[in-house]
Amino acid sequence: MAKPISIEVWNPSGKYRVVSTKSMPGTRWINLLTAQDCRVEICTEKKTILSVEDILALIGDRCDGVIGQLTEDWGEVLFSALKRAGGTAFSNMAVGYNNVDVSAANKYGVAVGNTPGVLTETTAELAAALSLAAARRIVEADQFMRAGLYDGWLPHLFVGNLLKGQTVGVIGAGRIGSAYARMMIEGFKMNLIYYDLYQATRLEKFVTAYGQFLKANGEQPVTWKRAATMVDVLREADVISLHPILDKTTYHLINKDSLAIMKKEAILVNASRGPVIDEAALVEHLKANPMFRVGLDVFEDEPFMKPGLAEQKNAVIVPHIASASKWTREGMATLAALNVLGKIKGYPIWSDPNRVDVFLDEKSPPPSACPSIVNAKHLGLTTSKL
Ligand SMILES: NC(=O)c1ccc[n+]([C@@H]2O[C@H](COP(=O)([O-])OP(=O)(O)OC[C@H]3O[C@@H](n4cnc5c(N)ncnc54)[C@H](O)[C@@H]3O)[C@@H](O)[C@H]2O)c1
Ligand SMILES: O=C(O)[C@H](O)CO
Repeated sequence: MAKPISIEVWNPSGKYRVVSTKSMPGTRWINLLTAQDCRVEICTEKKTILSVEDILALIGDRCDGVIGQLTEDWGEVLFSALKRAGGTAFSNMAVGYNNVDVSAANKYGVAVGNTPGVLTETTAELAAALSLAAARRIVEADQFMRAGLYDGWLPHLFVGNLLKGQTVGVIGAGRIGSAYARMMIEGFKMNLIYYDLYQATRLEKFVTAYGQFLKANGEQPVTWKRAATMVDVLREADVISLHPILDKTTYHLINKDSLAIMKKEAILVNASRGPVIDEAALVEHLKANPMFRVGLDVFEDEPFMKPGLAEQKNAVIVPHIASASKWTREGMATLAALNVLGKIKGYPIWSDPNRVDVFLDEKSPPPSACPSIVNAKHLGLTTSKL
């Protein structure tokens, strides 16, 4: 018999059983669920990544909805179990949902929620931080200081790259890619080249207006270019940041061949998903090109790194923390809970997942709607008129 899973229960007499596979920041998400007659069960197991078997045990015989995490494998097995338990709602506490087999969810009529918008600026800020850390060799220099190696200023000590006037390349100029681009352009007066399947019109307008502002003030205007192919970005940019979704088209988008096209002293940042880069090829490239630098928040086989990566001084590496600000993580928990609650209650789907601020205002009750359900159309769910 499977070992029982430890849980913490809120509002035991609640009519609807909602399970969260992890404890999540803040209490607003719990309060919103319990106020609407939900019994909330939070998994308190110590292990970081729950297996499918663990989650099956959590779902049990009766479960209305589950809030899950990007580390979990949500496919046929879990969605069929959720359906058998009477469940109709699942939400990732993440905007990315490459860990979810949406067609399996569709097959069992389960709504799949995600948490867009609330993490856009936070994630872009971390990508900007990685860009700066890599450009100015901050981690290497920090380690040098702590090792007691600093014995006086030297003209060649930790010389890095100046960003001003250089070109920032963004691959995937959606919410986060565009926010990152704005930070780098406005903050460091970089020129932009981007590649996306769609035109980033608002971003283009912003760069045009900012360029005009700089010109009017006697400064060199910034420029933008939408690349026809990703190769143009790889060839022209000094700093390249990856922000696409992970799917078949973006798996190993950066590989041995694409790395070879990039400038020898370029900086590559990834705060999207690990498999967008062929990490083994990246390790070889870092070894062969000591002036090439990377800033990585995500890894191909998380939580592991490919052999050799940890030894590379030209890599700045952090453990998937791009959305880790208190406000953002509490907001992600709120959006995930409201996705599940809304589906259970039969609320409509919020009309614009890019405008979710109204759900995050702690001073007023959230709208009676699901903030973001990615398979709403497939399930024929009604959209809110608000
Ligand atoms: N590291 C983290 O903690 C963290 C935090 C938030 C999001 N993310 C990742 O970032 C991703 C993007 O989030 P978002 O909110 O900006 O999503 P988004 O949907 O607004 O942006 C994704 C963009 O990628 C583009 N795209 C898709 N396929 C492409 C391709 N083949 N080539 C180029 N562009 C392509 C899309 O057109 C879109 O503009 C998420 O899916 C998630 O995986 C990571
Ligand atoms: O997709 C996401 O939301 C991140 O990876 C975690 O914030």
